Amino acid sequence: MTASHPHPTLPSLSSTQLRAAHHVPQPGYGGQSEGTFDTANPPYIRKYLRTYGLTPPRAESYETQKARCLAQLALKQTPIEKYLYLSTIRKNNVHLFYRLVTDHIRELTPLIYTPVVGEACQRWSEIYQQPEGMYLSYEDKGNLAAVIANWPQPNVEITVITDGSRILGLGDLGINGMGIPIGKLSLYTACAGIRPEATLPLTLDLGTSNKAFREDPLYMGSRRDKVSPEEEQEFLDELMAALTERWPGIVIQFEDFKNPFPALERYRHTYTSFNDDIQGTGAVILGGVMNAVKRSGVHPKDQRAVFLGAGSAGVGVAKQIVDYFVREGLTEDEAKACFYLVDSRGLVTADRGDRLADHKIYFARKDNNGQQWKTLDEVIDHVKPTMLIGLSTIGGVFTPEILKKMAAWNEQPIIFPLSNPSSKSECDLEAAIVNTDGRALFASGSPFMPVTFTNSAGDTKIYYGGQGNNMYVFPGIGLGTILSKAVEVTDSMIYASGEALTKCMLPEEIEKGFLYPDITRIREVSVVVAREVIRAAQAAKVDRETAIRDLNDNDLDAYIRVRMYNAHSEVASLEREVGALLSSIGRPFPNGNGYFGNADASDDKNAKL
Ligand SMILES: NC(=O)C1=CN([C@@H]2O[C@H](COP(=O)(O)OP(=O)(O)OC[C@H]3O[C@@H](n4cnc5c(N)ncnc54)[C@H](O)[C@@H]3O)[C@@H](O)[C@H]2O)C=CC1
Ligand SMILES: CC(=O)C(=O)O
Ligand SMILES: [Mg+2]
Repeated sequence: MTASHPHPTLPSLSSTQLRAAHHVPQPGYGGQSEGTFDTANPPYIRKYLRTYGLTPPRAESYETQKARCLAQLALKQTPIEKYLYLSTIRKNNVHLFYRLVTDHIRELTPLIYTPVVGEACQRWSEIYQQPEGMYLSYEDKGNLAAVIANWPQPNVEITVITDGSRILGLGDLGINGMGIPIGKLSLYTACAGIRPEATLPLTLDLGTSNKAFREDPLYMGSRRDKVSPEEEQEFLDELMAALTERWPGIVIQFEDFKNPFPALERYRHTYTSFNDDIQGTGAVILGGVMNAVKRSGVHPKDQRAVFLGAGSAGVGVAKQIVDYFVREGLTEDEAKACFYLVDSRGLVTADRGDRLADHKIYFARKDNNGQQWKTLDEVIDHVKPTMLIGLSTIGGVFTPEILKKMAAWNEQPIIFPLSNPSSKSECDLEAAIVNTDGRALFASGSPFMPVTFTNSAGDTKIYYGGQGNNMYVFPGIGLGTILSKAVEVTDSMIYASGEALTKCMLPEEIEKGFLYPDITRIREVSVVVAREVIRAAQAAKVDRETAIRDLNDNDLDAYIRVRMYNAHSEVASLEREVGALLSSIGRPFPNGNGYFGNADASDDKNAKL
């Protein structure tokens, strides 16, 4: 007899495995196949999952799978081909994808995240192959809960939402921005062990100001111009309520909105939400700047920071560093006075003559005696900064001349070109090193290859740039928020996430001049970030997970680690679970002919087929 379903009285499997067992097609993202078609599954698992015969016969080791994938990846000619290949693995064999990404984080992150995700977004409607994530349109307003009900995964813990209106430094890409939520959530899983099926990439189709896309027959979003801010707010009000109703406790991350300040203020105390570009970037650069300031030997009171770019990221970062300077003993006014923000019209001053956006007012200078500085060159000659931060979307704007001046004024100038993707970086690592005689303390938003350089004293060294990218903190912020069940993400939790990075540095990393921990240690870093975020949530009394309040740090770290998804243990845990289940009904393994027939208990688990 061949049962068509697992016996109804079987002990229950996890929802993931039950879905796999029932072979439900999942039009969702990541974890869609949930290991169902993993070529590492031994025959008895395949029979249990009813996928026996649907994949090539041999049950492979991970090493074999990896060798094939890396060989195929190497054959792909362009970054986009590599991006698409990896997306297909994520879709068809999610655990294998995360095994590869965690093992090769340095090599694969640039392909699934910045810089390649930038090109993927620019060409999303052209290269589209498969559903991964959810799209909600303005036309769905009034019915968002019903559309959200279509998402097949029952236990979503975190979502990343974009409206596509400012994707990296590439402008308004409309629904093509979907690559960003998918990429960010892949890092949530790879770097912080949020289960793939607990993530929801969400892109809002609220129109686009991108005329070329609106006229492109292949563009897959609505053809309307971007809705008004008021219309967007009404839409978001409904969305936030609908998401939280379906998944109470869900953490909501806003990403790459053109003007995200109103939504952050509106929702931050009502929903468990944060803005990655303002807060995540603020925190990650806080960590790098703390390390850089320490290394420069220049006390915060003597720092002068010029920021090119006074948008979400620029203002978010500057505010975090003000907090740091205040903790170092400066008054808030003294700390604020260290910052010179420059936007497309020049130095932001209170009397510049244009109406300043609300978020710029805090940093508008009042000590300019009516004088205005229009260009970056003018501003830096006026300020003679110790620190030059780029969040402007203007590639190459930190010219060799500017870098040389920074080197002339400072023993160790802090140079952080943070715009993404690489083409928008205000300078690259090589320019920063060559033009400062190797003295720059450098971090960039997208990664650069190390540079070998011989300085004027004749010393040859390999220089490593730090990656000042919010990917170092948002995974840990999300994980800490989920595990503490925080009702809101407080400023103190954000600050703690950035400060945590300074606690993660190893002596050998400091010795090599790193400003951030080695990226290959990102999962360990995320444990520390999550722990500090949880501690801050507890101190702020916004946590609801009372059971972990009394744990010491070691026990809390262990608590975090054990809850992190680890792709490497998924196949083994599925084997254990199915094996135990079959043993419990006296059928250790299904027989060779079918699924749960008259199994011979002596069948070898790799039974002849
Ligand atoms: N490294 C990281 O982790 C992150 C990097 N970013 C990058 O930062 C950049 C900016 O992002 P947002 O602040 O969210 O964008 P935004 O649109 O809010 O701000 C851009 C700012 O740059 C200024 N700007 C534009 N053209 C300029 C010019 N020619 N000269 C001087 N200033 C100019 C604008 O006036 C505005 O103040 C993007 O490239 C983004 O990829 C953003 C978040 C995180
Ligand atoms: C890294 C990031 O969030 C951005 O460039 O927008
Ligand atoms: Mg962003």
